[in-house]
Amino acid sequence: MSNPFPSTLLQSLDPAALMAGLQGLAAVRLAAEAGLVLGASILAVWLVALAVQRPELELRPVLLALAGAFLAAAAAGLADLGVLLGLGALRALGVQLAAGAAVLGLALIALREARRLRRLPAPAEFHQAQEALSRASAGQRIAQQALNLSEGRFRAAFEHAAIGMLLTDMRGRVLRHNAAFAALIGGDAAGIQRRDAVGLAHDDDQPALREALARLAADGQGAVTVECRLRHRDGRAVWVTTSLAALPGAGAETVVWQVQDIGERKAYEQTLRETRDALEQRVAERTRDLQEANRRLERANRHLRRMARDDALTGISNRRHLTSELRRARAAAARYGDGLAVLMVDIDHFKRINDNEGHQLGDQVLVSVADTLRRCLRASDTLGRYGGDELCAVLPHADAEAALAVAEKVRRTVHELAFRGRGPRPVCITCSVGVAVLVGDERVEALLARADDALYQAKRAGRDRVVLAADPAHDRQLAGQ
Ligand SMILES: Nc1nc2c(ncn2[C@@H]2O[C@H](COP(=O)(O)OP(=O)(O)OP(=O)(O)O)[C@@H](O)[C@H]2O)c(=O)[nH]1
Repeated sequence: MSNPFPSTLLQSLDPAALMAGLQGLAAVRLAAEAGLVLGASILAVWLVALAVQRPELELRPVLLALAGAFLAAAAAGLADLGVLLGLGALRALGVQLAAGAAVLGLALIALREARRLRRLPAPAEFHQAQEALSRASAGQRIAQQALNLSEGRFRAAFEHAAIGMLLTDMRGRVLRHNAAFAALIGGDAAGIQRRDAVGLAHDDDQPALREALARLAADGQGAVTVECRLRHRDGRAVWVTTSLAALPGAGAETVVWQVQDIGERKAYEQTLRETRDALEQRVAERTRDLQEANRRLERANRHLRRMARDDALTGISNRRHLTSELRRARAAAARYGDGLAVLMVDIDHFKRINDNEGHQLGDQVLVSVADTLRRCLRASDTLGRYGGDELCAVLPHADAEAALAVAEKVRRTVHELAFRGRGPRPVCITCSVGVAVLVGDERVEALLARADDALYQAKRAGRDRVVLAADPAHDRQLAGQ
C-alpha cells in the first residue's frame, strides 16, 4: 500500500499511533453513521405512512432520495467498519457500495422524473392547443368588434332618432339624451345630463312615471308606456307619450326612454272634446225645449179633449160624450146580457131660481147638483149634462131595483142642499128623477126617451120624486088588448 503523506511528515509520525488515530476517528464516524441510519429509518417509516395516507403529496421522490441516502450511509458505515477492523477489502467495498447507492438513488429519481415528463402532452398536442387558443382569441376579437359595431349603431340610432330618447338609471337619473329630446323641452345638454328625468315632467304626471320605473325595477324587463306632460323651458306643457324599457344587454339598471310629441293629437282631441261638449249642450238645450213644448202640447191636448168631452160649467160629460158612453155601455150590456139603467134628473122650478136669485146662483146650483150626483154614483158610472138643467146618469150592471135606490139617494141628497140667495132665507131645491132600465135589444134613443118620459111623469105627479119607466113590452101588451 502506497503512503499518501510527505516523507518528512511520515518520518515524524509513529505509524502505529497514526493507525490508532484513524481507527478512533472511524469509530466516531461509525457511531454517527449508525445514528444517521437509525434517524433516516424512522423518517422513512413516517414518510411511507404519510405517502399512503396522502397520495396527492407525491412523496415518492423524497422516499427514493431518502432510500439512496440510507443506503449510502449504510455503505459508508461498512467502509468505516473496514477501517476500524483494519480490513482494507471491507473498507473498499463500503466505499464502492456508498458510491453505488448514491448513484442508484439519483438514477431512480431521474427515471421517475422522465416518466412524469412522458405523461405531459406531446408537442403536437401543445401545437393544437395553441391553435385552439389563438382561434378563441380571434373569435373574441371578432365578437368585440361586432359589439363595438353594434354599440356604434345603437349610439348613432340614439343620437339621430327623430323622437326624443333618454338613457337613465332605474331611479330616473339621465345618463344620456339625444338632440330630439333636448329640442322637446327647449333644454341644453348641461340642463338635462345627470338630472332626474321624472323631475322634467309636470308635477301631476310624476307619480305615474315613478310607478313605471318601479315596475321596471321590480320586473327587470318589459316596457311601460305613460302619457304625460313635460315642462318646456318657456313654461308651457308638452304632451308626450313615453315608453320606458329596460335596455337589453346593458344591465338591469339601465332604462331607455322613447319620448314622442303628441301635442297635435292632444290639441285635436281637445278640439273634439270641446266640439262634442258644445254639441251635447245644444242637444240638451234642444231636448229641454222639445220636452217643454211637448208638455205644453200635452196640456193643450188634454184641454182640448176636456173641452170636446166635458161640459164647461159643471165639468161633467157633455151630451155628445154622454151619449157615446151610453152606446158603449148598451153594447156591452147587450153582449153579456147585463143590466143597464139611465137616470134622467131635472131640477124642479129651476127657472124660478134664475129669475128670483139671478143666473149666477142658478149656475152655482147646477154645479152643486152635478157634484152631488157624482158623489152618489160609482166610478164606473157616467154622469153628463143632457141639456139646460137636465142631468143624466148611465149605470152599467144596474137593474131596476139598484137604479131606483141610486135615484132615491140622489133625490134625497139634492133635497138637503141649501144656497144663500138674495133674501134672508136659504134657497132650497128639489129634483125629479126618471129611471129607465134597458130591455132586450132596445136602442139608446128609445131608452133615453123612456127615461125622459118617466121624468115628465114625476114632474106631473108633483115633482121631488122618482118614477120608473114602464117596460115597453108591457106597454105593447096593453096596447094589444
Ligand atoms: N143659470 C142657468 N140657467 C140655465 C142654464 N141652462 C138653462 N137654464 C135655465 O133653466 C131653465 C129651465 O127651465 P125648465 O126646465 O123649462 O123649467 P123649470 O123651471 O126647471 O121647471 P120644471 O122643469 O118644470 O120644474 C130655463 O130658465 C133656462 O134658461 C144654465 O146653464 N145656467
